[in-house]
Amino acid sequence: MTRTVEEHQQAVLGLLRYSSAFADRPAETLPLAAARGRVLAEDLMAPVSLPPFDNSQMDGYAVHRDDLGGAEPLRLAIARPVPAGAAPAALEPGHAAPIMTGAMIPEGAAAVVPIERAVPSQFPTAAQYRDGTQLTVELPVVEEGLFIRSAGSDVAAGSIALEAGTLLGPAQLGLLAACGLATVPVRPRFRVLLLSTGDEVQEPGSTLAPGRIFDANTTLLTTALEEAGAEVQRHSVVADNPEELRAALQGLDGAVNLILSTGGISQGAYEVVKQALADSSVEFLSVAMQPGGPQAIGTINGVPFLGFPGNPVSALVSFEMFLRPALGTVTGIPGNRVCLPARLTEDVQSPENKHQVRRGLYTDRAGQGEGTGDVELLGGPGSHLLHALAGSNALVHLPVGTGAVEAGTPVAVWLLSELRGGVQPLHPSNPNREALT
Ligand SMILES: Nc1nc2c(c(=O)[nH]1)N[C@H]1C(S)=C(S)[C@@H](COP(=O)(O)OP(=O)(O)OC[C@H]3O[C@@H](n4cnc5c(N)ncnc54)[C@H](O)[C@@H]3O)O[C@H]1N2
Ligand code: MOO
Repeated sequence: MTRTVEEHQQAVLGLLRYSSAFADRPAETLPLAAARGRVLAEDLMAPVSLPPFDNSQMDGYAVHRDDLGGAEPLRLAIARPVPAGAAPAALEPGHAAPIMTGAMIPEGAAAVVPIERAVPSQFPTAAQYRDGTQLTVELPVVEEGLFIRSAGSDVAAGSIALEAGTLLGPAQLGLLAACGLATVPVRPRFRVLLLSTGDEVQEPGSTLAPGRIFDANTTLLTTALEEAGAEVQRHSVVADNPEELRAALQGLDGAVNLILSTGGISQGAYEVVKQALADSSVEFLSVAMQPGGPQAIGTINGVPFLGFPGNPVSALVSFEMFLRPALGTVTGIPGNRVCLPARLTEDVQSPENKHQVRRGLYTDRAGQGEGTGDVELLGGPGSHLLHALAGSNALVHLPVGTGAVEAGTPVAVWLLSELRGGVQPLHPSNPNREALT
């Protein structure tokens, strides 16, 4: 049986959506700092307003409402200063209170004049206050409300601070902390049991025996899954022994939301996954994609199961094409890569009947006045070329029907990382350019 990429994407999404006990698992409550990258389980109301009280946006003088309508300049008696954190006394008309950024606006005050606009433009010293003489200050007349951050102007108490389903990053967690919350209810992590298979596959850190290779897939997929927000239970490498694999899959119902294996699913004489699951509902099929053609999909005792091919590049491409987007839909953690057009730097030949996914280095030319970036292919199409994958920052899509493509042709690329090293050039039309330079 052969499927298109799109058909298998739908099948994987359907598998995670409908066969998984994930949606039924209860929310967890975590301390805020432990909740980065998690998804909010319920709407959260702001228990306090932000700001909680009217406060000053500037270091300056708080001026009484009755003094704002007069003629310039105002000559006002200096009242006791109001530091941030204090509960100030009411301000009398004819007085100006030195007030610091973030300090509570005294009752009666209706505007803040920044210290730079006052004469003198420095606050009185402690010694001047001790002197006992009445100090005065000259201020311009300003409009009511100037430099006052009113209570609730960011968020009002009782309104929704964050909606269920929000991905929690630094800004969202900072907001909850500002609201006085110490913990947050989050959706559970999607749990994956990961098994690499093959007699030849050996744990890294040991001495390599003849004919054997180190296990790349467990580390590659553990980190890919964790990056996508899943929780991974790593199994030790399973030998090409169907009994051993069946034993590893016993009694898992409910404990994991997905079983994911690599290797043992194609046409060889020792295909352990295929043999162990021969009498199950798991299907072994071919997707019109390269790499990642051989795929397995089904359930084992009601638990969703995916079998990826053993070649490491095939395993990662399978993850990116099928599992990452489906996980994103099911968990609410965005799973789609940024997709951009990019010009190929060389001629390429792709099998017309397959969606080829090459690996490459994308260079953004936008900062140099060009609209489209370039992509240089790294390594060939071979699915063992892990070193070339490790040097790549993009997957390059050559869909079914592509065939020969000339250098300079735009193709779709998925960025594997949105973070770039070095200094981000400012786009010439960036309105912040002036402010930043
Ligand atoms: N006669 C055919 N042979 C093959 C076909 C085919 O259609 N007909 N398909 C090829 C393709 S395409 C792929 S992809 C592989 C998939 O094979 P399996 O999923 O059965 O995987 P294995 O044979 O177990 O391993 C393939 C390859 O990957 C290496 N490997 C396996 N596990 C790991 C690991 N954990 N870390 C690093 N490398 C691993 C393994 O040693 C093999 O070299 O089948 C082709 N053959
Ligand atoms: O489909 Mo395999 O993944 O080409 O090497």
